[in-house]
Amino acid sequence: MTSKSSDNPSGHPIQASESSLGMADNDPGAGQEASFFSGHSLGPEGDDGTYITNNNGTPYPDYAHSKNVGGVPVISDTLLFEKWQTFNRSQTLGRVAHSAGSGAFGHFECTKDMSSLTKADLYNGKGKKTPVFVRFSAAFLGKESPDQGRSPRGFAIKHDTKDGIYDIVGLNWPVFFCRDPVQGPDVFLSQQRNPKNFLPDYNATFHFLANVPESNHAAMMLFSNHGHPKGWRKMNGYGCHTFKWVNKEGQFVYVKYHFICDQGSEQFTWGQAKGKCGEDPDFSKRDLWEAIEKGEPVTWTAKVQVMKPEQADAAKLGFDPFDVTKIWPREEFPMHEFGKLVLDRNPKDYHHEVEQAAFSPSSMVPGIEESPDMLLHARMAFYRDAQLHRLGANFHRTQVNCPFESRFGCGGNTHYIFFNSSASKCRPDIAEVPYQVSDNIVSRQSHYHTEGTRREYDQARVLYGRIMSDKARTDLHDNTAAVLKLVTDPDIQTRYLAQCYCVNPEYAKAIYCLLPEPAFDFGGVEDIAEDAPSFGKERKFMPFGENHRLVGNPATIPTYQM
Ligand code: HEM
Repeated sequence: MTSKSSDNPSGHPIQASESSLGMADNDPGAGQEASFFSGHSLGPEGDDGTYITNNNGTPYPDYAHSKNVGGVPVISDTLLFEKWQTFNRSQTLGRVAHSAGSGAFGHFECTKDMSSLTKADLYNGKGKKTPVFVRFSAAFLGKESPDQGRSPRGFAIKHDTKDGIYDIVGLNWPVFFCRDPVQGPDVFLSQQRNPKNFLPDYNATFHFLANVPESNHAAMMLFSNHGHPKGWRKMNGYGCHTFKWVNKEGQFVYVKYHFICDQGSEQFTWGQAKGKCGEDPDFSKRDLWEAIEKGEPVTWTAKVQVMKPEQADAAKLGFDPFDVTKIWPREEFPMHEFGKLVLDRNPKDYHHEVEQAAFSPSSMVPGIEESPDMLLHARMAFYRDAQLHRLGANFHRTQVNCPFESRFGCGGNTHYIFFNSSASKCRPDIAEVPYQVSDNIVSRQSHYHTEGTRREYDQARVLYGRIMSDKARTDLHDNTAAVLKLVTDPDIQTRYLAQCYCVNPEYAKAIYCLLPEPAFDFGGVEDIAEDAPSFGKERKFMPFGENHRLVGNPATIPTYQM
């Protein structure tokens, strides 16, 4: 703590971006920084020197001697206690996923007015700039682990808009490993350390992939060189889920976000990535930090794919447009450029600005809403739960998370919302737009059109056969075999290869041939491949009827009283 105003560090970190954009007018954070004995206090009158204080601003008498009685420390030495307690608690709990990461500040510029599609203020008006904080991360590894290891990368953007915080919490590739929320934790648990011996558990990794057919699209990305991009700066970002953009008339379209890296998308080979893990375990973090310190441009071009609700028919498309394990083909749903994401300022304090940042898919603003995607709905609820545990109930008041324009609460009491007071009104223009889903039965029935069929693998098949180069395919085979050989259970190996076989028999065969002394014949893979689309699925919950698909049509009956 400092008691000298000239020494007081600046306030809200995102606000600095606003100032640079000429937009700042309101600092909710007031800039307190718990600096832990490094502050200064005004000295005796006329003395302009700086003095060490405790966190309370009280001058500190001595920094080398604890209060003691005959050499035994006493409980009344509050300075000693405070110093140790601050040290002991100086780290909050880490994220249980995506814990290794770093980030930077900047802005999002709308380069094309999108108001015909969405009323979201940040996308209304060409040239409009919105301050952002972006955090990049490695999903599966621990906070201190090398950031070049194989893992999906997080790409999370916090926009501080006029209508509150808007978070896009995405990845460096467009699909995820599961679509049903109940399997969400298993994705992470199967790729993190085994609590029994604290070692990576490859049996669990491949057991999951072998028994969740829809995971194989993302698995192919994981084992391709996109599993180790050349740092945060050289990767694209994707929103992954399907979202709704709603305009002022209450009409909506479905969208998918793409942030295309202007530095060029580049990846390490697995050999190079392993080398970096030893040589410079913080390569991705350092690369971003240094580029920004040098003033190099670090930018992404924002593009969006748009689907009209009447196009969102799984039976016609051949895939569910609300299934996060699937992409939308670009030929049918072209990309529309609409913005530029610019990073130009490094954080001043890693703990406060990066570690305590709390992103959530539920942080949406008027004009942007959820689609009928089960996993998105679950993420909207559970990220806040994780953060309440990790950061405590007041995490939204931390500077990096605090919205400038928050107007909740009443009479300055931000915990109490009095709904019938003239001091706190609700805006009439922001109720979510109603939409109709396929049926009104609550059950465990799957609504994924491709489930249990070979269509599950269509997109992975195209990726493998048409999009990947020969070199990318060879790297994929080598990378996969290098890990699959560590699996000790041949049944898991066989079932995983059966998944690959459904994508393309050559894919499975190439990996099989790279396994040293496999304990099974390739014929065993062929034998079970027929059933692979249903692995891990309980028959009674699988879709069978016309209604068993995700539908997100505009409502056909009046919903709100006008
Ligand atoms: C289905 C299962 C998923 C589970 C159980 C899960 C769980 C979590 C949890 C617990 C966190 C830490 C939250 C915090 O403490 O702040 C997290 C962070 C994150 N998740 Fe997920 N997640 C899932 C799916 C996804 C998907 C589909 C995406 C991308 C589309 C994603 C992207 C991210 C990112 C980027 C972060 C890091 C945000 C940051 O930088 O702070 N996750 N996830």
